[in-house]
Amino acid sequence: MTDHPTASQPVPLASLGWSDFFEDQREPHEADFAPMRIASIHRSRLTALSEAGSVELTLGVRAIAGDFTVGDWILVAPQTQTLHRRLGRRTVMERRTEGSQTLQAAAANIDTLFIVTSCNADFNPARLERYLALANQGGTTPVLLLTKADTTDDLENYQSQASQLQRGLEVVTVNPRLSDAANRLAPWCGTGRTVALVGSSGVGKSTLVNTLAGPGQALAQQTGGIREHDAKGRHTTTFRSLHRIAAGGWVIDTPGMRTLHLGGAAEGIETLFAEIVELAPSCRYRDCTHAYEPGCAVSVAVAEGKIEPERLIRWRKLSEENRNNTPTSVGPRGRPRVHR
Ligand SMILES: Nc1nc2c(ncn2[C@@H]2O[C@H](COP(=O)(O)OP(=O)(O)OP(=O)(O)O)[C@@H](O)[C@H]2O)c(=O)[nH]1
Ligand SMILES: [Zn+2]
Repeated sequence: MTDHPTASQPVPLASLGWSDFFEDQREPHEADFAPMRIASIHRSRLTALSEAGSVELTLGVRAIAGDFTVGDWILVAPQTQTLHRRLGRRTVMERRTEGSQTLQAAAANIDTLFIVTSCNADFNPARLERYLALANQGGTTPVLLLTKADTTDDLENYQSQASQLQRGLEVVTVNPRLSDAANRLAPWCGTGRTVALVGSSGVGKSTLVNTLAGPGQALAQQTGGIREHDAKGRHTTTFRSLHRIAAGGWVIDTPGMRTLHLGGAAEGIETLFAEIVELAPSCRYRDCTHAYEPGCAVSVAVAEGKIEPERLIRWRKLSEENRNNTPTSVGPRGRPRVHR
């Protein structure tokens, strides 16, 4: 198996991403259980990384595969090597499955979401905003990566459009084919840090994963991947797993995140459109939709050229979609929905 080239070597928990956030969740009687991090899941079989190296586990009969995802921390009984329980997530990337209101965890405990787009027709503000809302909602810091800068004469325009997508958003121009990409992304890839990549097909994600892994670490992208057909009938890699990267961190490739349906992401959308949300209290009506109402502070900002009209339209569309796909304000057990 070439899936996890370095995973069989012992690694300190901290370098796997373990922190006080997880340590604090351990009950006294769980002191003997070994913390492990899920590296891959295939149906009921999972691979986990522990201090002792890589371990193959089977989900018990009572465990539901959907409760676990790549990046999760679990406690494992030392003698029997059986899964005891999953620890609460620090961050989670959740997407809605098509035609349903249920949210599905695609990856957990990610520090940074690299949103990858190319400097060509792939650059689509509305889609990038969806990814941003998703990152914000899950507690993950988004960083926008611009690829294929070598194929455009208009790099500055892409860079400026990208940095306007969200206040304070870091935008990094990288060529995934050059080893320099790893240096540029090093601030987010150090020991114990976890990143994930999202973006359309062909923007350079696989190339970037291989570059981050470093020389001699050709990853499972081609070898271990399961090839499936996507909606457009193309072959895509759907293998999702945690890979060690040269800078000491971990990268999760999340192929399933290409088509993205939002739900339950109101706060993430508020962070994304902060400049609109902040003006709302100055509107005359408390429930102003910023569409036609008199005394609307947002409309004034648009008229003054401070907010692009398209941006306001995208805010409205995304907010509406999210509302339609958010079942109620109450979670499954009658508790308010909180993100763990
Ligand atoms: N010129 C140029 N080519 C690039 C750049 N980034 C990626 N490519 C090329 O674009 C092609 C697609 O890259 P991939 O890494 O396969 O893209 P992907 O996002 O993983 O695509 P899927 O596996 O379909 O999701 C490859 O031939 C890369 O070498 C770049 O910055 N400049
Ligand atoms: Zn208004």
